[in-house]
Amino acid sequence: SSFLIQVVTIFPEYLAPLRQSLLGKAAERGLVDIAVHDLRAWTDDVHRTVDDAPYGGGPGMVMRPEPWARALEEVRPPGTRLVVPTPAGRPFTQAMAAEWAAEPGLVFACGRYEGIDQRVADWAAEAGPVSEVSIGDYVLAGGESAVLVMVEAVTRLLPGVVGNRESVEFDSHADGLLEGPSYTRPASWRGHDVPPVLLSGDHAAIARWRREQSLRRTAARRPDLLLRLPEGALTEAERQL
Ligand SMILES: COC(=O)COc1cccc(COC(=O)c2cn[nH]c2)c1
Repeated sequence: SSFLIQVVTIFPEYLAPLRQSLLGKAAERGLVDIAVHDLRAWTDDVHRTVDDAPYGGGPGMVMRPEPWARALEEVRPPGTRLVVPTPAGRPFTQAMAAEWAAEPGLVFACGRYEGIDQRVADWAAEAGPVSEVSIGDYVLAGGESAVLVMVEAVTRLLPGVVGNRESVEFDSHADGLLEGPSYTRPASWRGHDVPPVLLSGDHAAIARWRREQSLRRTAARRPDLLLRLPEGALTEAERQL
């Protein structure tokens, strides 16, 4: 059965890329279904108003709760996870992507302005899991770009979507470390040579070298990931690197 992705947004055309490339093929093969809904379809005033001034004052506007509740009541199958991209969310991780890929589908709510009335997430939690997640420490104008990112991260983990299953298993972050450098032909290129071990055919040495490259890169670029590794993840020798 296909993984059902639904997105509610005031900019439905922004989600058009979801039908291209990887996602397009997966959609054609019935592995994933994508439906994009315009939040304004659930407004009831002539101006199709989706926002209003914030209680307590302050700059900008807040998205009104009622249109969101009507939209979600109609499109969200009971128990389906509601994902709300927000700068104030828990960090989105590969682990989350893997967990979500094992569920029947997802509904994404794209916030704009200063955000969605908080009671929508609180109310939605009564009908299933709600995940307020951040894709990074920066502020976007709305959730749509974050949805493109998360949909790509999740759908590539769906069985059958990425031809070479191995490439998914060996993703960066799959073992909690960053992937090391990759090379292809030519062996010598503009004065830069491929590390000789990779041409040696010694697969044990190659695996050792790759692991060491991963560790060194992770220590240099993302020391925070090293702190998060489970107990036995690193040998004593690796800890010394
Ligand atoms: C309850 O949640 C909300 O109200 C969400 O509201 C908003 C408001 C403005 C922008 C966004 C989009 O998310 C990000 O900017 C974001 C996500 N990750 N890193 C940056 C969402």
